[in-house]
Amino acid sequence: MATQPELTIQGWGPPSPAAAPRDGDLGGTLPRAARRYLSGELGWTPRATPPVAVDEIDLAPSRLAEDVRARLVELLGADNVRTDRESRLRRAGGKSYLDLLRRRGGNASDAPDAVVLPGTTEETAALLATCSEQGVVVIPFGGGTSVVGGLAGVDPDDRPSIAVDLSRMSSVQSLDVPSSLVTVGPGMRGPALEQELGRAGLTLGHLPQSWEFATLGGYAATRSAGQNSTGVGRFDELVTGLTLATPSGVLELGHPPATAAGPDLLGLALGSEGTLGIITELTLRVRPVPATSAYEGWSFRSWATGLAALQQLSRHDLLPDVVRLSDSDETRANLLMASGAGARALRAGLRVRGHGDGCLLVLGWEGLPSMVQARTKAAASVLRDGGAIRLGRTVAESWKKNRFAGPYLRDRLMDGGLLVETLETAATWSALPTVYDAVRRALRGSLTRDGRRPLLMSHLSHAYPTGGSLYVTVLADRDDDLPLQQWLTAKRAATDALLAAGGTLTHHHAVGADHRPWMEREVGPLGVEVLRAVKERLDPRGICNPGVLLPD
Ligand SMILES: Cc1cc2nc3c(=O)[nH]c(=O)nc-3n(C[C@H](O)[C@H](O)[C@H](O)COP(=O)(O)OP(=O)(O)OC[C@H]3O[C@@H](n4cnc5c(N)ncnc54)[C@H](O)[C@@H]3O)c2cc1C
Repeated sequence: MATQPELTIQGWGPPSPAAAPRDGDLGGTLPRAARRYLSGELGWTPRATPPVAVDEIDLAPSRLAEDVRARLVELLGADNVRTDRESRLRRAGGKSYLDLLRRRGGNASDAPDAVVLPGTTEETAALLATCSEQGVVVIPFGGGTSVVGGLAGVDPDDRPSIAVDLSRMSSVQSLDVPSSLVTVGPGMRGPALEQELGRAGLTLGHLPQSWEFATLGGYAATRSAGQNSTGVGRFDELVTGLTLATPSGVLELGHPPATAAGPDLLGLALGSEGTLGIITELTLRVRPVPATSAYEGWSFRSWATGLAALQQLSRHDLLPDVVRLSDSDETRANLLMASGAGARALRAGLRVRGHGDGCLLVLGWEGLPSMVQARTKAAASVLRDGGAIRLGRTVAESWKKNRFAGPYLRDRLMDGGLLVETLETAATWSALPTVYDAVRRALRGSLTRDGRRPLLMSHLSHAYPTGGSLYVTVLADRDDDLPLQQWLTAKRAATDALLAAGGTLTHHHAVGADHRPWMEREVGPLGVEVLRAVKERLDPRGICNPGVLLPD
């Protein structure tokens, strides 16, 4: 079992003195160039809004009945049934802006009544059967990085709840090198798995921004996508089999390499967000560590020409492994907020070439040198035909180096009185421009007030032959009186707009509690009934994460 650091309670990163409540000294935490740019852009006055001290967070007493606790101790051992304050606070909700606002403001009303840590599939199955019998809600807890309220759903019957922490099931169980298959526990995280696979010259290659803390079971339960997923595939494409423990028994799903035995039941477990049971084991497709990689930056005069060029790449089967096209707002913000002579020279160079308001494209190729060379060359000619100029490696390598830094910066921005959140969708190539315009219009309409306006930075990542995903980062001056309502209103407007324009409810963040009001619009009333019928069979007393995925 790998030892993995816990996430800090009120933000991102491992607990450390640096992550302790700060005094809001923005001068020391946010680069001056960034502060100046954001103040001008947003009409924001930087101000210190530090989180309350962790020991001031309000936590209600545990509601778990003593006899139930004793049954759980009998099943799992005393060390693995915890009701102490720290254990419960660490498993309260996930890491969305709304989660962080609550925790920073001293609210832990979504904390579980207890935390339990099963060590095997058998223990998990027995735990689920006991909880079903006793009417205790069960919320599987992987890395706790959900950004859609996946861990913060409300039980309509207000029963006691336990977080089932999967960190004791975090080792590699077997590695089948000839078949490129690895079988792992659900609580394992990416870095630990990559380290073990690396010894055999293999990699999984799933790299979401939450990679340092999210777990493999969480990826499967939410159908995650990583930064390389255009090349290696979404996480659900990497799962070839899994074990799902449910209150009604254990399901073994998936048969690599392939089967035609009826509909694919594995697909029911992928994206089930803990509503059907707990994933206790996964078999994943791995690949050789790439012999070489090449990352490079390109610039387009406009978002539209960038999208058109990506569409061409996809048509000719030339999509690289990493694709990330930033719109002009994201490109400008990144260039202006980066300090240093290199960034200044790049900005000046782009202005001279008529790309002063252009869109940055980062591409990455990985694999055998001859293949990388051939693919890079063929893609370059398509990009040049589409009006792109090549910027070289530095800008792309810099993106790669900093690609896990965003969540740490978010904490600093929140300290300074900002609303910082992201949202994502996917659309076909033909619908993408409309979806992009609609989301921006809705967010601008909702977040502009009293001379203050939001900064909306978008990029397309995860390109497919048929379309791509759109990811929007939203910054705005926070409404200190009604911060939750400010974002909830904007999010509602943006979701209505993107669905009306043809976008999907989510591309990789999943449904959770936050998106469930729109779930019926995505799958239809009959679709919801089918999902409910499956849940009813596997979880007849509705104890498995009842506040997420399925609408009321
Ligand atoms: C800063 C940041 C960046 C992010 N970047 C990305 C990104 O690039 N790509 C991406 O896809 N997502 C991203 N996310 C979202 C999040 O990391 C993913 O949804 C991830 O898959 C969640 O994994 P986890 O282990 O943290 O799961 P948790 O947050 O613990 O749980 C998520 C949901 O899955 C359920 N669950 C967890 N484990 C199991 C299990 N073993 N069995 C059954 N159900 C389970 C939980 O009950 C919950 O409903 C990001 C989040 C943050 C905070």
